[in-house]
Amino acid sequence: MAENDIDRDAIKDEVDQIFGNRPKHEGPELYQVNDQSSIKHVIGVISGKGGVGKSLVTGILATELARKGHKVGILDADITGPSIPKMFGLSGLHVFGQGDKIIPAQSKGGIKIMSTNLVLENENDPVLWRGPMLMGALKQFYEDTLWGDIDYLLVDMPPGTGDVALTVFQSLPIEGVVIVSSPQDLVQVIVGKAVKMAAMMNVPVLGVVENMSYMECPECGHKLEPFGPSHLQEIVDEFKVADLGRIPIDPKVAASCDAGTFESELPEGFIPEAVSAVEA
Ligand SMILES: Nc1ncnc2c1ncn2[C@@H]1O[C@H](COP(=O)(O)OP(=O)(O)OP(=O)(O)O)[C@@H](O)[C@H]1O
Repeated sequence: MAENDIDRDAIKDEVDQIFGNRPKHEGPELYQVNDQSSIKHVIGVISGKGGVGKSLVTGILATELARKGHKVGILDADITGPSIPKMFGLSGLHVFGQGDKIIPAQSKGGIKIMSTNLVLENENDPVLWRGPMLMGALKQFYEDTLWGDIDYLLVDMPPGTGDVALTVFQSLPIEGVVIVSSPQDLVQVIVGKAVKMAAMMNVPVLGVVENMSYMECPECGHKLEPFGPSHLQEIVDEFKVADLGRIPIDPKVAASCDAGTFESELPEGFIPEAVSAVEA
Protein backbone atom coordinates (compact mmCIF):
# COMPACT_ATOMS: atom_id res chain seq x y z
CA MET A 1 0.00 0.00 0.00
CA ALA A 2 1.35 3.48 -0.89
CA GLU A 3 2.20 5.63 2.08
CA ASN A 4 -0.65 8.02 1.38
CA ASP A 5 -3.34 5.35 1.14
CA ILE A 6 -5.43 5.23 4.26
CA ASP A 7 -6.71 1.84 5.31
CA ARG A 8 -9.74 3.22 7.13
CA ASP A 9 -11.31 -0.15 7.77
CA ALA A 10 -8.17 -1.45 9.47
CA ILE A 11 -7.97 1.59 11.74
CA LYS A 12 -11.64 1.40 12.54
CA ASP A 13 -11.38 -2.32 13.37
CA GLU A 14 -8.41 -1.70 15.58
CA VAL A 15 -10.14 1.16 17.41
CA ASP A 16 -13.37 -0.82 17.73
CA GLN A 17 -11.53 -3.80 19.15
CA ILE A 18 -9.76 -1.80 21.78
CA PHE A 19 -12.53 0.56 22.84
CA GLY A 20 -13.54 -0.10 26.39
CA ASN A 21 -11.52 -3.28 26.74
CA ARG A 22 -8.75 -2.07 29.00
CA PRO A 23 -8.97 -1.12 32.66
CA LYS A 24 -8.24 2.54 33.33
CA HIS A 25 -4.73 3.39 34.54
CA GLU A 26 -3.44 -0.11 34.04
CA GLY A 27 0.33 0.07 34.44
CA PRO A 28 2.37 2.75 36.24
CA GLU A 29 1.28 4.35 39.49
CA LEU A 30 -1.33 7.11 39.46
CA TYR A 31 0.20 10.33 40.79
CA GLN A 32 -1.42 12.05 43.77
CA VAL A 33 -1.58 15.81 44.16
CA ASN A 34 -0.19 17.25 47.45
CA ASP A 35 -2.49 18.07 50.38
CA GLN A 36 -2.16 21.82 49.84
CA SER A 37 -3.67 21.57 46.38
CA SER A 38 -7.00 20.53 45.03
CA ILE A 39 -7.63 19.98 41.35
CA LYS A 40 -11.19 19.46 40.20
CA HIS A 41 -10.63 18.44 36.57
CA VAL A 42 -7.55 17.25 34.68
CA ILE A 43 -7.95 17.56 30.90
CA GLY A 44 -5.36 16.41 28.35
CA VAL A 45 -4.63 18.03 25.00
CA ILE A 46 -3.15 15.49 22.61
CA SER A 47 -2.16 15.09 18.99
CA GLY A 48 -1.15 12.06 16.99
CA LYS A 49 1.97 13.88 15.75
CA GLY A 50 4.07 16.92 16.56
CA GLY A 51 3.72 20.48 15.39
CA VAL A 52 -0.03 20.57 14.76
CA GLY A 53 -0.76 23.20 17.42
CA LYS A 54 -1.33 21.24 20.61
CA SER A 55 0.29 23.94 22.75
CA LEU A 56 -1.68 26.63 20.95
CA VAL A 57 -4.96 24.84 21.69
CA THR A 58 -3.90 24.30 25.32
CA GLY A 59 -3.15 28.02 25.55
CA ILE A 60 -6.47 29.03 23.99
CA LEU A 61 -8.48 26.74 26.28
CA ALA A 62 -6.62 27.98 29.37
CA THR A 63 -7.04 31.64 28.43
CA GLU A 64 -10.73 31.32 27.62
CA LEU A 65 -11.50 29.28 30.76
CA ALA A 66 -9.65 31.83 32.92
CA ARG A 67 -11.57 34.67 31.24
CA LYS A 68 -14.75 32.90 32.28
CA GLY A 69 -13.65 33.07 35.91
CA HIS A 70 -12.32 29.53 36.34
CA LYS A 71 -9.10 28.84 38.22
CA VAL A 72 -6.81 27.34 35.60
CA GLY A 73 -3.43 25.62 35.57
CA ILE A 74 -1.29 24.27 32.74
CA LEU A 75 1.02 21.34 33.29
CA ASP A 76 3.40 21.33 30.34
CA ALA A 77 3.98 17.58 30.02
CA ASP A 78 5.80 18.16 26.75
CA ILE A 79 8.94 17.85 28.87
CA THR A 80 11.50 17.81 26.05
CA GLY A 81 9.79 20.41 23.83
CA PRO A 82 8.07 22.85 26.15
CA SER A 83 6.52 25.93 24.55
CA ILE A 84 3.92 27.12 27.06
CA PRO A 85 6.04 29.56 29.17
CA LYS A 86 7.15 31.52 26.10
CA MET A 87 3.59 31.92 24.84
CA PHE A 88 2.53 33.34 28.18
CA GLY A 89 5.43 35.79 28.43
CA LEU A 90 7.28 33.77 31.10
CA SER A 91 10.50 33.26 29.14
CA GLY A 92 13.60 33.32 31.31
CA LEU A 93 11.57 33.03 34.51
CA HIS A 94 12.41 30.39 37.11
CA VAL A 95 10.08 28.81 39.60
CA PHE A 96 11.28 28.62 43.17
CA GLY A 97 10.73 26.25 46.01
CA GLN A 98 8.88 26.48 49.30
CA GLY A 99 10.08 23.69 51.56
CA ASP A 100 10.02 20.59 49.42
CA LYS A 101 7.34 22.01 47.13
CA ILE A 102 7.46 24.18 43.98
CA ILE A 103 5.55 27.42 43.49
CA PRO A 104 4.27 27.48 39.90
CA ALA A 105 4.73 30.50 37.65
CA GLN A 106 1.67 32.60 37.04
CA SER A 107 0.59 34.36 33.85
CA LYS A 108 -0.80 37.92 33.83
CA GLY A 109 -4.30 36.43 33.61
CA GLY A 110 -3.68 34.25 36.68
CA ILE A 111 -3.03 30.92 34.94
CA LYS A 112 -0.64 28.77 36.99
CA ILE A 113 2.04 27.14 34.85
CA MET A 114 4.59 24.40 35.44
CA SER A 115 7.03 23.49 32.70
CA THR A 116 10.55 22.19 32.17
CA ASN A 117 11.53 25.62 30.82
CA LEU A 118 10.84 27.09 34.25
CA VAL A 119 13.37 24.81 35.95
CA LEU A 120 16.18 24.78 33.34
CA GLU A 121 19.08 27.11 33.97
CA ASN A 122 19.02 28.11 30.32
CA GLU A 123 15.70 27.54 28.58
CA ASN A 124 17.42 27.11 25.22
CA ASP A 125 19.36 24.08 26.44
CA PRO A 126 18.09 20.85 24.91
CA VAL A 127 16.45 18.45 27.35
CA LEU A 128 18.30 15.20 26.82
CA TRP A 129 16.63 13.26 29.57
CA ARG A 130 15.69 9.64 29.19
CA GLY A 131 12.57 7.80 30.37
CA PRO A 132 13.01 7.65 34.17
CA MET A 133 14.12 11.27 34.41
CA LEU A 134 11.24 12.44 32.22
CA MET A 135 8.83 10.57 34.42
CA GLY A 136 10.49 11.95 37.56
CA ALA A 137 10.00 15.49 36.27
CA LEU A 138 6.38 14.84 35.38
CA LYS A 139 5.68 13.34 38.81
CA GLN A 140 7.22 16.37 40.53
CA PHE A 141 5.33 18.79 38.31
CA TYR A 142 2.05 17.17 39.31
CA GLU A 143 2.65 16.07 42.90
CA ASP A 144 5.08 18.65 44.28
CA THR A 145 3.74 21.83 42.69
CA LEU A 146 1.68 24.05 44.97
CA TRP A 147 -1.23 24.31 42.58
CA GLY A 148 -3.66 25.50 45.24
CA ASP A 149 -7.31 25.34 44.18
CA ILE A 150 -7.64 24.63 40.47
CA ASP A 151 -10.85 24.09 38.54
CA TYR A 152 -9.17 22.94 35.33
CA LEU A 153 -5.63 21.64 35.00
CA LEU A 154 -4.84 21.40 31.29
CA VAL A 155 -2.07 18.99 30.41
CA ASP A 156 -0.13 19.78 27.23
CA MET A 157 0.81 16.20 26.39
CA PRO A 158 3.96 15.08 24.60
CA PRO A 159 3.28 14.86 20.85
CA GLY A 160 2.49 11.54 19.27
CA THR A 161 1.40 8.24 20.70
CA GLY A 162 4.73 6.87 21.87
CA ASP A 163 5.88 5.56 25.19
CA VAL A 164 6.17 8.87 26.99
CA ALA A 165 2.72 10.03 25.94
CA LEU A 166 1.24 6.72 27.07
CA THR A 167 2.94 6.87 30.45
CA VAL A 168 1.75 10.44 30.98
CA PHE A 169 -1.74 9.23 30.17
CA GLN A 170 -1.47 6.45 32.70
CA SER A 171 0.09 8.48 35.51
CA LEU A 172 -2.24 11.49 35.63
CA PRO A 173 -5.94 11.28 36.46
CA ILE A 174 -7.00 12.56 33.05
CA GLU A 175 -10.75 12.96 32.79
CA GLY A 176 -11.04 13.69 29.08
CA VAL A 177 -8.92 14.67 26.10
CA VAL A 178 -9.16 17.19 23.31
CA ILE A 179 -7.47 15.94 20.14
CA VAL A 180 -5.76 18.45 17.86
CA SER A 181 -5.42 17.64 14.17
CA SER A 182 -4.48 19.46 10.99
CA PRO A 183 -5.83 19.05 7.46
CA GLN A 184 -2.90 17.08 6.04
CA ASP A 185 -2.40 13.76 4.35
CA LEU A 186 -2.59 10.75 6.62
CA VAL A 187 -4.24 12.81 9.30
CA GLN A 188 -6.99 10.27 9.78
CA VAL A 189 -4.41 7.61 10.53
CA ILE A 190 -2.77 9.97 12.97
CA VAL A 191 -6.03 11.00 14.62
CA GLY A 192 -6.97 7.31 14.69
CA LYS A 193 -3.88 6.62 16.79
CA ALA A 194 -4.75 9.38 19.25
CA VAL A 195 -8.33 8.11 19.51
CA LYS A 196 -6.99 4.61 20.10
CA MET A 197 -4.60 5.77 22.78
CA ALA A 198 -7.46 7.47 24.64
CA ALA A 199 -9.60 4.37 24.20
CA MET A 200 -6.87 2.13 25.60
CA MET A 201 -6.86 4.25 28.74
CA ASN A 202 -10.67 4.44 28.86
CA VAL A 203 -10.42 8.22 28.78
CA PRO A 204 -13.26 9.94 26.91
CA VAL A 205 -12.42 11.97 23.83
CA LEU A 206 -14.14 15.34 24.26
CA GLY A 207 -13.70 16.01 20.56
CA VAL A 208 -11.36 17.16 17.81
CA VAL A 209 -10.13 20.67 16.99
CA GLU A 210 -8.71 21.13 13.51
CA ASN A 211 -5.88 23.66 13.56
CA MET A 212 -4.36 25.44 10.54
CA SER A 213 -7.60 24.59 8.82
CA TYR A 214 -7.70 27.53 6.42
CA MET A 215 -6.38 31.01 5.92
CA GLU A 216 -8.39 34.14 5.27
CA CYS A 217 -7.16 36.59 2.65
CA PRO A 218 -6.73 39.91 4.50
CA GLU A 219 -7.76 41.81 1.35
CA CYS A 220 -10.99 40.09 0.34
CA GLY A 221 -11.76 37.58 3.14
CA HIS A 222 -11.55 34.64 0.69
CA LYS A 223 -10.76 31.36 2.48
CA LEU A 224 -7.68 29.50 1.24
CA GLU A 225 -6.76 25.96 2.29
CA PRO A 226 -2.95 25.79 2.08
CA PHE A 227 -2.79 22.35 3.73
CA GLY A 228 -5.62 20.96 1.63
CA PRO A 229 -9.32 20.59 2.40
CA SER A 230 -10.54 20.03 5.93
CA HIS A 231 -10.88 16.42 7.09
CA LEU A 232 -12.75 17.32 10.24
CA GLN A 233 -16.16 16.05 9.09
CA GLU A 234 -14.63 12.74 7.94
CA ILE A 235 -12.87 12.36 11.30
CA VAL A 236 -16.11 13.11 13.15
CA ASP A 237 -18.01 10.54 11.08
CA GLU A 238 -15.32 7.88 11.21
CA PHE A 239 -14.40 8.01 14.87
CA LYS A 240 -17.72 9.27 16.28
CA VAL A 241 -16.09 12.19 18.05
CA ALA A 242 -17.40 15.72 18.50
CA ASP A 243 -16.45 18.58 16.17
CA LEU A 244 -14.90 21.20 18.43
CA GLY A 245 -14.15 23.73 15.72
CA ARG A 246 -11.56 24.87 13.21
CA ILE A 247 -8.74 27.33 13.79
CA PRO A 248 -7.39 29.35 10.86
CA ILE A 249 -3.72 29.92 10.17
CA ASP A 250 -3.16 33.39 11.55
CA PRO A 251 0.28 35.01 11.44
CA LYS A 252 -0.82 37.33 14.28
CA VAL A 253 -1.36 34.30 16.53
CA ALA A 254 2.12 32.95 15.71
CA ALA A 255 3.65 36.38 16.36
CA SER A 256 1.88 36.73 19.71
CA CYS A 257 3.09 33.24 20.76
CA ASP A 258 6.65 34.31 19.94
CA ALA A 259 6.30 37.67 21.65
CA GLY A 260 4.72 36.20 24.79
CA THR A 261 1.63 38.37 24.37
CA PHE A 262 -0.68 35.54 23.38
CA GLU A 263 -2.96 35.79 26.41
CA SER A 264 -3.81 39.48 26.07
CA GLU A 265 -4.03 39.40 22.27
CA LEU A 266 -6.22 36.32 21.86
CA PRO A 267 -9.62 37.51 20.60
CA GLU A 268 -12.56 36.62 22.87
CA GLY A 269 -14.70 33.63 21.99
CA PHE A 270 -12.09 31.44 20.29
CA ILE A 271 -13.14 27.77 19.68
CA PRO A 272 -16.22 28.11 21.93
CA GLU A 273 -17.32 24.50 21.32
CA ALA A 274 -14.01 23.22 22.67
CA VAL A 275 -14.21 25.47 25.73
CA SER A 276 -17.77 24.28 26.44
CA ALA A 277 -16.75 20.64 25.98
CA VAL A 278 -14.04 21.05 28.64
CA GLU A 279 -16.46 22.88 30.97
CA ALA A 280 -19.22 20.27 30.59
N1 LIG B 1 -3.33 28.51 13.70
C1 LIG B 1 -2.07 28.92 13.73
N2 LIG B 1 -1.72 30.07 13.09
C2 LIG B 1 -0.44 30.49 13.09
N3 LIG B 1 0.56 29.86 13.70
C3 LIG B 1 0.27 28.72 14.36
C4 LIG B 1 -1.04 28.20 14.41
N4 LIG B 1 -1.01 27.06 15.13
C5 LIG B 1 0.25 26.88 15.53
N5 LIG B 1 1.03 27.87 15.07
C6 LIG B 1 2.48 28.01 15.28
O1 LIG B 1 3.09 26.76 14.93
C7 LIG B 1 4.08 26.40 15.88
C8 LIG B 1 3.76 25.04 16.50
O2 LIG B 1 2.60 25.17 17.28
P1 LIG B 1 2.47 24.44 18.70
O3 LIG B 1 3.72 24.66 19.52
O4 LIG B 1 1.18 24.85 19.30
O5 LIG B 1 2.41 22.94 18.19
P2 LIG B 1 2.57 21.60 19.03
O6 LIG B 1 1.66 20.61 18.37
O7 LIG B 1 2.33 21.86 20.47
O8 LIG B 1 4.08 21.28 18.76
P3 LIG B 1 5.00 20.16 19.48
O9 LIG B 1 4.75 18.93 18.73
O10 LIG B 1 6.39 20.70 19.26
O11 LIG B 1 4.62 20.10 20.92
C9 LIG B 1 4.15 27.56 16.89
O12 LIG B 1 5.16 28.42 16.53
C10 LIG B 1 2.80 28.23 16.76
O13 LIG B 1 2.86 29.61 17.08
